[in-house]
Amino acid sequence: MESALKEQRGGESVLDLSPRATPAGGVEDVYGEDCATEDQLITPWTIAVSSGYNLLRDPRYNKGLAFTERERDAHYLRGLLPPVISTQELQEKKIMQSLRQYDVPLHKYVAMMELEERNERLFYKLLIDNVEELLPIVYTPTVGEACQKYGSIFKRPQGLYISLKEKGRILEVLKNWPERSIQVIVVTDGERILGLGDLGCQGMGIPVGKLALYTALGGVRPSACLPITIDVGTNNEQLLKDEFYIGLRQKRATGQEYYDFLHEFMSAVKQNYGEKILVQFEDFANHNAFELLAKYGTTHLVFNDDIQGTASVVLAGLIASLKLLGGSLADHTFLFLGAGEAGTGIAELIALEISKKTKCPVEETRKKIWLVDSKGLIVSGRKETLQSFKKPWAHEHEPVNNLLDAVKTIKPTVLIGTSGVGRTFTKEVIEAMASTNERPLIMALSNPTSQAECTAEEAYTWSEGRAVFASGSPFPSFEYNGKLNIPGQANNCYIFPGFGFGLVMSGTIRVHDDMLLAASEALAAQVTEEHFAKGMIYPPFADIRKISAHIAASVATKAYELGVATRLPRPANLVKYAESCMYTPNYRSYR
Ligand SMILES: NC(=O)C1=CN([C@@H]2O[C@H](COP(=O)(O)OP(=O)(O)OC[C@H]3O[C@@H](n4cnc5c(N)ncnc54)[C@H](OP(=O)(O)O)[C@@H]3O)[C@@H](O)[C@H]2O)C=CC1
Ligand SMILES: CC(=O)C(=O)O
Ligand SMILES: [Mg+2]
Repeated sequence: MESALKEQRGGESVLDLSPRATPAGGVEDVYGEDCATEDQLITPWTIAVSSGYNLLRDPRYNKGLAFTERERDAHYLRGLLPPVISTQELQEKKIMQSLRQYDVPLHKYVAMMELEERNERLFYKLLIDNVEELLPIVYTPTVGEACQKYGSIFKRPQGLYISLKEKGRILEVLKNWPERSIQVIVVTDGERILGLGDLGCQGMGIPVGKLALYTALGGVRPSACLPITIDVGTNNEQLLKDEFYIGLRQKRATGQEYYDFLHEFMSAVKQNYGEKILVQFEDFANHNAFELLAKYGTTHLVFNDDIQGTASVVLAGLIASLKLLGGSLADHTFLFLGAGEAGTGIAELIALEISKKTKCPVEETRKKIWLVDSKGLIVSGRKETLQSFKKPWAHEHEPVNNLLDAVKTIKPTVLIGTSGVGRTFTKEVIEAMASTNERPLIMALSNPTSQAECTAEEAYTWSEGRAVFASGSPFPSFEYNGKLNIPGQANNCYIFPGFGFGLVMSGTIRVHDDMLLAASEALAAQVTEEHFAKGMIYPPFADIRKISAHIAASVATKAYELGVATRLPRPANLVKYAESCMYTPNYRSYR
């Protein structure tokens, strides 16, 4: 596969960009104008200069009141705008003021989506400059509520909907998307939306939100991002009965039908966008997620955010937390509540990191990591009936059927919640953690806030202020006995924007676990003494662009080392290169 992309010339890899026939037919110049034969279909693309009324309605180029006098003349805008000329900064101030007047987060979400549809650069400027305030709106927790109510709040379609109705025509559907130079696709089938379960087609809010972060946090151009929802039906009875439901009104396709459809999708994506398109799987149910990742990991540039991105962000927090907890990772014992994508993904990356550091085989390093699922502690006696991704964690132990008993028996130093079930870290559980650890590390990773295993306030109070705490959705700081504790947000959004940007900027064609480890180290390295003093194990989101540049550079460095980066020659300073490639939302001047 790689040899189709690269030729070895004098020991150097050289990109061969000449168009060629692809295995699935068609030509590599995906829209076909240049090299299609007469019997091949092409898309009749046109490029037009936007002006006047249309310019004001084109979110990519609209600047609203910030159009200058000269631009108003040159682009036929006279009279279409009131006379005042604004700056982008003043527009930003005005919109932030009006957003702050809404009490209901969902109203802020809708206002932000409307802004994105009206003025893309202003939307991203707001998000970048006010990231700590707006992240909980465009992302978890509010995006969860938005997905639940997507049918009612839905006005204009965002992203591409590919339903079973389009079976056999997915390539054609991809070509309907108005952008041609796509670099990142985030795709969901809506079956496990955060901890809210099957939301079917309404899961679209997740790829849309994740890609907004790809741009705001990671610097990928908005036009290079494509949100996709695969609609194979839903098993959510409430949605099936809802007159406003926007998806296919049928039970989910499963088995061969599902996998054939996904295969058509993955083949069409590669045929349309080539080898270097990044496909991020998001919020698939675990019975499909592991299989899809394993199947396409060797043929496509794919990344499962829930398995791999989550693992990388949690490992970063663990590496950083050693400053507060003491010891090395190998000295700690880990207990998870939840043994699905997030839980086993994190567990495997911790085991890999310890194995690399101690030169101990991964089969050995896994033994310090324990997981509890809905049936209790995963132990060898259950091995026969376990799903394959749980089997490596079935250690020798008596059966234990609840979390509290597991905490008392295993005596973990780190407790991680990835169950999707809220309030499962009870007072007794946190007290048990605090009774055996001077500084228990508690991570309540389930999203949105309603599904968090405990709140920051509970973790700090029940541990008498000794817990180091991080959660998937944000919690406010909490003062205990006069000491202010700042909870961390252990969310994969620290990782995926920089991670994906690193892959894209280096032209990487495959994801490798070593890149996840590199991303973790890069994130952990951004936590300073000043942060540790406040109990933080993640750096502030306000610095996220700088953080993403470092993550991107570390990922790209690893990709070059592994020989899977195709952008040559390798830039000498990858951090500077990352920063220089990032999208910035400031208005441009029009000729
Ligand atoms: N902070 C972050 O960045 C991220 C957070 N998450 C969150 O993690 C949660 C889980 O996601 P994911 O791993 O993909 O989901 P999965 O469905 O793959 O896994 C859920 C796991 O939790 C177990 N479980 C469910 N209910 C209970 C219970 N009452 N007691 C004990 N275990 C239980 C399930 O057990 P069984 O196998 O027996 O059914 C399963 O092992 C979600 O809320 C998601 O939002 C996910 C990714 C990133
Ligand atoms: C954060 C995320 O990816 C999830 O909760 O699924
Ligand atoms: Mg997710």
